[in-house]
Amino acid sequence: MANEDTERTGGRAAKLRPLAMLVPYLLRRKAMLAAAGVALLLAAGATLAIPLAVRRMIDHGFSASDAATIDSYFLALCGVVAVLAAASSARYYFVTMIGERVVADLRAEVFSHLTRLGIDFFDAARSGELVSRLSADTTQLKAAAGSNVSIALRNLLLFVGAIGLMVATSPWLSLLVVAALPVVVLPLVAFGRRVRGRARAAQDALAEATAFATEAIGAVRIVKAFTAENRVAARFRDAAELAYRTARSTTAARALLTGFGIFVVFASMIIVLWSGAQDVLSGRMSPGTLGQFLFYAVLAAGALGELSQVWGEIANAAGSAERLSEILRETPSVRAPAQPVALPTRVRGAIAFEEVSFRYPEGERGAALTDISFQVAPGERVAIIGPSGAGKSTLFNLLLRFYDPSAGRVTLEGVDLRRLDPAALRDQIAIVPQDTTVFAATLAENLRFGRPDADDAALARAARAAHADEFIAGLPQGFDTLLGERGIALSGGQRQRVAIARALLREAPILLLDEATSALDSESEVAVQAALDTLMRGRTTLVIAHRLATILKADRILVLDDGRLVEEGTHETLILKNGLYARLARLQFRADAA
Ligand SMILES: Nc1ncnc2c1ncn2[C@@H]1O[C@H](COP(=O)(O)OP(=O)(O)OP(=O)(O)O)[C@@H](O)[C@H]1O
Repeated sequence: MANEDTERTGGRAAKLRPLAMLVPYLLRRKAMLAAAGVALLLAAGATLAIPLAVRRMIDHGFSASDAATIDSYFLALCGVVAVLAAASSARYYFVTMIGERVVADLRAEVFSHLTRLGIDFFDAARSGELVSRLSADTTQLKAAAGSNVSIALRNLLLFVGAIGLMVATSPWLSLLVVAALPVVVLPLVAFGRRVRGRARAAQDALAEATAFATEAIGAVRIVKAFTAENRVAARFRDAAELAYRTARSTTAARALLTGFGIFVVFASMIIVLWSGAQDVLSGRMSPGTLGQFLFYAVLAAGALGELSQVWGEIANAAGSAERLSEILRETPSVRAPAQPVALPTRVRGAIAFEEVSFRYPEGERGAALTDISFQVAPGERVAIIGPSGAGKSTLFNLLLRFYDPSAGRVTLEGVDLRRLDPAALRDQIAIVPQDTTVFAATLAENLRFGRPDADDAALARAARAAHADEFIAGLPQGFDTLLGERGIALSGGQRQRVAIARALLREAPILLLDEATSALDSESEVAVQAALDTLMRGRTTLVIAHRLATILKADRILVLDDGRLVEEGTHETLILKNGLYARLARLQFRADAA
């Protein structure tokens, strides 16, 4: 509704307003812009000069007695055409390059902005949609910033110039043309609106389907395991079908309109030509003037036609610009303060939660944490246990400052995390997640993820300490073996040891460990446990524990239930207490203890 309103109140300019986001990018390329502008003006000027030369040729050239006059006219025409060709080629080059340049800058900037946004942004966004914005919307803009804007400008110049010169050539014939204009233009405009509305709906459906397809491809194992291929394919097919049906009806309408347009344009041309012919016959106009007028009329009509074609594209690009601006307008929810408190290069690792309550921004349920207070001394090893959804991972999220607490504060060395630069804070932390992400890169690159400057010796040390050296030696190219989607898939135990080596390499004083729940074979299990022991040594460690062995080695156990800290102590004291821990221990760790 709002959309229609802006259209009705002459909102064309308003609709294009999102394209203003391109201005700063364009202004960075002033030299290219100037070159494109000069080429554009030269090409338009040369095009408009051609009919003048044609008229002179008809009126004087053919009747001139000496061949030299004819030659000079033809020579001048050749000169004009040469300028036109050179200017058009320069225009094409500069305008296209501006488009490419702007889009390369924009893509890089949008992605780098995305990486700086808070976790809460990604909680709410769909990754498929973000990827589509990054590729499809920027491509759409490339066409707009480059060729389409140039086509529009060129045709606008040509249209205005040709109309002006038509009036100068023959006001009376121009009046006839102007009278015919509404008959041609009005149906086009009315129709264009309807087509755009429908095309937009189809595009949205397709974008939705693409996001869905991206998810389905990413989760292809789940799709197959649940034999959902047909359902997934059918959903995508429906969206594609909708896009097709929309395209069919708009194409049919467009085809009809093309016929209508051609008829009206040529009919009015014929009327103008007939009227002009009368004038020539009665001697009121020279044949050359009529020729010149017709030439301008054809130029003006052609320019109008092209303008109406690129209009849709430019409007689409405005939509893309709007979507990209939305991303660029997002501000990171977690930011460094203006004057962050400086941390020592290596903190001791004293952590405290002080009456912390937290609720996820996107959380449907109530608080994820309620009034949590505890302290961790430097070098202490603390196990966190509790039922699923108790808030264990949330503790890590707050400690990494992915979110800020809704109430209370989290401190490192007594300093509120909000007073630290988040990057400086995270530099002090190594994390071993439950399920490691292995990127499509070499093993060495994967290990260096947290410390790109680590040398080969450090890499080998970390691999050895993580008990990964043996399986690495068995890989076809050792550390240079390609992993991930395009390379070798690692087993669960191998992935865990890669995660541990990656964390070791980071040499951070604080370790956050989310113990894997999946069972490993006993050989891998022994290797992983030994690697973890090495990793935890000398570090302040918080571990979300699932194994009795890990819990027994902890200095202290925190028991969470429904976002509250319900028990705290060692294994023995908590068993004696016979509360939630004792119950969980009986249920969860029976197999371990056996
Ligand atoms: N990104 C999020 N957005 C909204 N709610 C969330 C988010 N992450 C977790 N929650 C909710 O917060 C609560 C605590 O979740 P958390 O992941 O901390 O539990 P957990 O103890 O680590 O569970 P598990 O052992 O199953 O991993 C849950 O109710 C969960 O649904």
